Amino acid sequence: MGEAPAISVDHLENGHSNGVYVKSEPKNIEISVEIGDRTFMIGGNHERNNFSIGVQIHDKNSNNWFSPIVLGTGPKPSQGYSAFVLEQGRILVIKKGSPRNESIWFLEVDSPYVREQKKLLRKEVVAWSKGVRGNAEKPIVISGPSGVGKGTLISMLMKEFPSMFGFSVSHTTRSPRSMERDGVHYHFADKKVMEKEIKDGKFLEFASVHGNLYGTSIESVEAVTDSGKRCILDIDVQGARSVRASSLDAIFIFVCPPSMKELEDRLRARGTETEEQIQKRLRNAEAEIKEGISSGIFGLILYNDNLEECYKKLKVNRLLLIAQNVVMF
Ligand SMILES: Nc1ncnc2c1ncn2[C@@H]1O[C@H](COP(=O)(O)OP(=O)(O)OP(=O)(O)O)[C@@H](O)[C@H]1O
Ligand SMILES: Nc1nc2c(ncn2[C@@H]2O[C@H](COP(=O)(O)O)[C@@H](O)[C@H]2O)c(=O)[nH]1
Repeated sequence: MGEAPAISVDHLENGHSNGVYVKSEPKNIEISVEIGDRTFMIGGNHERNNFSIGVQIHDKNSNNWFSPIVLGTGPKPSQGYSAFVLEQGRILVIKKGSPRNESIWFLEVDSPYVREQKKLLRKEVVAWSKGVRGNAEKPIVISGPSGVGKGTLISMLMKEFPSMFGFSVSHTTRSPRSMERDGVHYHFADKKVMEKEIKDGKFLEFASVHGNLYGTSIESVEAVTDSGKRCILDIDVQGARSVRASSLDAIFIFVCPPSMKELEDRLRARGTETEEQIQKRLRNAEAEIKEGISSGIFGLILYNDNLEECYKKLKVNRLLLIAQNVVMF
C-alpha cells in the first residue's frame, strides 16, 4: 500500500509536527483529522472487530457520515493516537504506549493506490499500511522467462512507489546493452573476478543463464534493505530456487507470457539480442515456464498479457497476500 519511510517516533512524539494539521487527543480513543472538506475519525471500533481500529468519514458538504471500505490491517485498538497529515493523501498514525515496531501506521486516504481501488471497487476506500523503521521487509523475488516483462513491471512498481521499493542490482558477465549503465542496471563483471567473489561467499545466489553468469551479491541486497526499502530481485528460476533454500525469507512471484509466440515477438521487438541469443532464450523459456508453474516455489503466478492489467493484478494480489499475512506493502 502506501509508502512507508523510516521515521523516528521520538522526534514526532516530542511534539514536532509537519505543520500541516495535527489533532491529538491522548485521552480519547478516537482522533479526528481534517483534510479539505472531510474529517476522518480514526480509532473507534465502528466495525466491532478487535483486529483493527475503525475509520469513519464526515463530509462537510453533505453533512453525512459514512464508513469506507478499509483495506489492509490497521493498528489494534489503543488508549491513544497522534495523527499527522502527510503529503500524497496519507495520514501518519502513531499508536501511543505500544512497542516501537507496533507504533507507526499509515492510513492512505487519497494516494494513487487508494484512488485506483476506489475506481475498481466503486466505493469509498482507505488503506492501512504499517510503517517501516529501518527494518527490512521481506524481499520480493520476481522470475519468469526472458522478455516476459519482469523488468517493465518492476519499473512501474518503482515509479509508483519510489520510496518503498529498491532494486537489487545483480552482477553479470554479459556485455552491457547500449542503454545499460554499470551499477544501475547491472554490475558488469569480469568472469574470473565474479567467480572468485562467488567462492569467497559474497553472493546470495548465482546461476548460469543463457550462457552467462548472473548473481545477486549480499552487498546489493543489503544496500537496499539498509535504505529501509523493500528489495526487489529480478532473477531466473534457478536463482529463485537458491534464494528459497537460503536464509532469506522472501515472497516469490512468477510472470508467464500469454503464449510463446508473444514472448518471441516481445524479445524481437526489444531488439537487444541477436537471432542466436533469441533462439537460446526461447528454448530456455519453455523449461523455465514449466518449472515456474509446477515447482511450488512461487506464491503468485501472473500472466502478463495486457501490461496495465497485469500491473493491476500485481498490485491487487498483494491484498490477497496481505490477507494471508504473507506480504504487506
Ligand atoms: N504486456 C506486454 N505487452 C507487450 N509488450 C510488453 C509487455 N510487457 C513488456 N513488454 C515489452 O516486452 C519487452 C520485454 O520486456 P522486459 O525487458 O521487461 O522483459 P524481462 O522479462 O525483464 O526480460 P529479461 O529477463 O530478458 O530482462 C520490452 O520491450 C517491453 O516493453
Ligand atoms: N539467477 C539470477 N538470474 C538473474 C540475475 N539477474 C538477472 N537474472 C536473470 O537473467 C535473465 C536474463 O537477463 P538479461 O538482463 O540478460 O535479459 C533474466 O531472466 C533475469 O531474470 C541474478 O542476479 N541471478
